[in-house]
Amino acid sequence: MIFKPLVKVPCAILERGGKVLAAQRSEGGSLALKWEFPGGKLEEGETEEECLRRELQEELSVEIAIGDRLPVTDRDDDTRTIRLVPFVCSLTSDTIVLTEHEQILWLTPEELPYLDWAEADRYVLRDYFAYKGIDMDSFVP
Ligand SMILES: Nc1nc2c([nH]c(=O)n2[C@@H]2O[C@H](COP(=O)(O)OP(=O)(O)OP(=O)(O)O)[C@@H](O)[C@H]2O)c(=O)[nH]1
Repeated sequence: MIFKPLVKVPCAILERGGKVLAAQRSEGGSLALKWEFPGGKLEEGETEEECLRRELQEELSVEIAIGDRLPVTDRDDDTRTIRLVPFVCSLTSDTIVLTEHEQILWLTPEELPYLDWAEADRYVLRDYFAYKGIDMDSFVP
């Protein structure tokens, strides 16, 4: 059994007017051009909520209200286990300014599964649909 360091990554499922924000990773880095929920790695001494507020400020220049915490999803790569910690959130500021992502889209829940998501996010999506009481199998081919 090999133990890898656990990296917690709080991420935001941002809701607005029945839509959800999806963010496309930039071309250069890891998981290039895959879609994800904005967020990032927890730093030493931070709570999950503090991390999420910091990351959303850094990546989208927004303030958020943080709601329910959904189940975590773990993904192993060669050197570490990434633990996605999703929170359902809303915006409390108006203007979004992208600093890291290629683009963002506001999509209805039904549209979300058609993006090319980072692998672990498929599980986050499934948990989000369960949370919303939406039957994903009724519309995903
Ligand atoms: N923010 C975010 N990260 C995700 C999601 N899904 C997923 O696998 N990740 C992974 O979780 C890590 C988050 O790290 P980060 O956002 O601070 O950024 P990074 O690109 O500098 O990370 P890396 O270069 O170490 O991979 C990345 O490895 C990213 O690929 C997601 O939905 N949101």
